[in-house]
This record gives sequence, structure tokens and C-alpha cells, in this order.
Amino acid sequence: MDAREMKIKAAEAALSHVEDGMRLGIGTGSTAEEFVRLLAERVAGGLKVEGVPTSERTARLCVELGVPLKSLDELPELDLTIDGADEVDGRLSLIKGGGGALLREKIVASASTRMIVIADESKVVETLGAFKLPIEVNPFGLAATRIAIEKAAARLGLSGAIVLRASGDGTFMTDGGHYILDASFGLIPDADALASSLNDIPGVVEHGLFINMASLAIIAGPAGARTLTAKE
Ligand SMILES: O=C(CO)[C@H](O)[C@H](O)COP(=O)(O)O
Repeated sequence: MDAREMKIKAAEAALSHVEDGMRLGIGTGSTAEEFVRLLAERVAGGLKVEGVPTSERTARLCVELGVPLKSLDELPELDLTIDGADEVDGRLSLIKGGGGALLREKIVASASTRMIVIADESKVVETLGAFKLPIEVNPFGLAATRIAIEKAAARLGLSGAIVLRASGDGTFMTDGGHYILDASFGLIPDADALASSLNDIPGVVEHGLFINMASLAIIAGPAGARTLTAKE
């Protein structure tokens, strides 16, 4: 089974959690896009759902494939969000934001009763941090915010390059008009503490640590899909 087939397997398994009439948060990334494709087939077959997309990219795909969309203001309470992740640990803490949609992804997941993560085995880790941590920041005061992040990380014994994400010849800009700093802190033994410290920095709009948000992860490997629930 190649990487795409594994994403499809995870997306198929997630689809079995979708019921008629649900208000769905729809994630961003290549795995979430496989989910959108399968969802669109079910919608064409008569399934009634309303989706809130977590990015302009996901919105475009949904419109193209005929998945009915609403804004989060129209549907501020959602039943279920299905989204991908860059890393998943045994507590179902996540690193997200590889695709740059972390702010809307977190807002949408927070507005949902349940969040199901879909990913392949390569995303499962013992400790978060091999993937660079995306931190969405306001362009104003970028240098000061970067220093504040370095200091906050250092207080937790973490250090490493913090690089402004680029796109083509320029700076990557999120759907919300912010920049992303990708932080190579290495393994993060206390993700809760880092999340709290980052939340306290005014220039940080949001960060890619998703803690206590996912209730289930569907992980696809060569042998098929398995589910992970949070370990205490
Ligand atoms: O957080 C995300 C986007 O901001 C994605 O869910 C994450 O990057 C995983 O993407 P993919 O399924 O393409 O590996």
C-alpha cells in the first residue's frame, strides 16, 4: 500500500463516523483532501451534511466537488471535525500546521463536540517534536516575537532554529494574514508547558500544539487502519 492508499484507508474509516444531518468541521492537508473526495461521493449519493472548511484550500475543493459549506459564524457548533496531523502521540496530542492552516483548524476543532484525526503510521510518535513546530505570528513585531519565543523555549530547556516560513520567492501568508515561524526545538517532553508559554506571548496568534482536542485517531498502515484512543 503506498502513502496515498494509506491516507484513503484512514479517510474511509473516518467516513463511518459521519452521520446524516451532521455539522462537520473539514480539515486541511492531503489526508483531509482524501476525506473530502470520499465525503463528496457520499453527498452525491444523498448524505446530508453541512461542512465548515478549515482553509480556503479545503473550501475550494469542497465547492469543486459539491460538498455543501457554511461559515463557522453560520454554524458555530459542530458535531465532528475530521482533520489530518503532522504528529500524533499516545495521548492524542498533536502537532499540526504543516499546511499552514493551524489557526482555523484549532478554532474549528474547538467548536466541535468531537475531533477525529486521520493519518498514516509515519505520523505516530512517542514524543512530539521531530516535526518542526509551526507557530502562527502577527507580522507586526516579528523580531520581538521570535525573541520572546526563544526565551520561553529556553526556560523549558528547549532551543533550536526558528525559521520564517517561505512560499515561492516570498513569505508564506496564512489565510488569516499572518506569518508562520517553524521551530526546530527537537523533542518536546512537556508539550502542555510549551503550549501555555506560547499562549502567553502577545505576538503569537496560535501554535500547532493541539492538546486534549482529539478524541480518536485513525491510523492507516500497510495492514489497514487501526484506531488510537487517548492514554492517560
Ligand atoms: O495541519 C495540517 C495543515 O495545517 C495538516 O493536517 C497536516 O499538515 C497534515 O497534512 P497531510 O495530511 O498532508 O500530511
